[in-house]
Amino acid sequence: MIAARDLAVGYPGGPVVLSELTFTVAPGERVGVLGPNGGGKTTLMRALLGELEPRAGTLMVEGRRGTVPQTERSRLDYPVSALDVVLMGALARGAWWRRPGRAERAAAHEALERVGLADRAKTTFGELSGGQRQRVLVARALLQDADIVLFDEPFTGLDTASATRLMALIDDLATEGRCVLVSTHDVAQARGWDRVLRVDRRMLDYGPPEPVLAHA
Ligand SMILES: Nc1ncnc2c1ncn2[C@@H]1O[C@H](COP(=O)(O)OP(=O)(O)OP(=O)(O)O)[C@@H](O)[C@H]1O
Repeated sequence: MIAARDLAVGYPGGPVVLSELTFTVAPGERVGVLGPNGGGKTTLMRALLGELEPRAGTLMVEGRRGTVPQTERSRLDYPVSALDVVLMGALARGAWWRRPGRAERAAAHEALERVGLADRAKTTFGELSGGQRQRVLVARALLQDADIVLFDEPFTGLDTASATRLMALIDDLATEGRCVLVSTHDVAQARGWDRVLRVDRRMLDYGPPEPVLAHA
């Protein structure tokens, strides 16, 4: 679903910030993107979303992409409900000017139920806890029917119960054949995925967790 070869990326007008990326991701794989602060994890996510053009090499991404960004950054101060945020997932599929129909609203409620937030549909997004906001954004990706789901440091600030719940959701997404990329700077966190992509301004390693983390 994803194939990068000798890929280098940077921001418009700036230098290359991440390079030497050569990796492939197959359907159903859970990939941990491991790197220090400033290592280029978010930059890689943005390249996969098509927001940044390759500076060198090639990147092929097949399928619909959905993103679960860092929740502080996506915090919304205007009164929009959890259901509204989930319904934004329908925009990716339909015409943006069309109001969501009954089927889409039903699907959005179903997605909220799947992430365990059926009773929070009307709650203002900004009033939810960090963990709940994460799950609303997972519901949004479900409504998008994303084939590739990108999580940017989703476990930051989550308590054990919320982290376990999110982990189970990520496993479900992979079991359904979606590929999931999860960025983290925590080595222990990376141990649980199928593959680990280690970056620090360039790709350092890619493969099953054991050998990659041994090198790290
Ligand atoms: N919008 C931007 N414009 C220009 N440079 C940027 C931009 N965003 C990030 N960078 C630069 O790209 C490099 C990698 O940053 P990136 O945010 O991808 O790292 P990260 O691994 O996600 O870090 P963190 O763990 O702190 O979130 C940094 O040197 C940063 O200054």
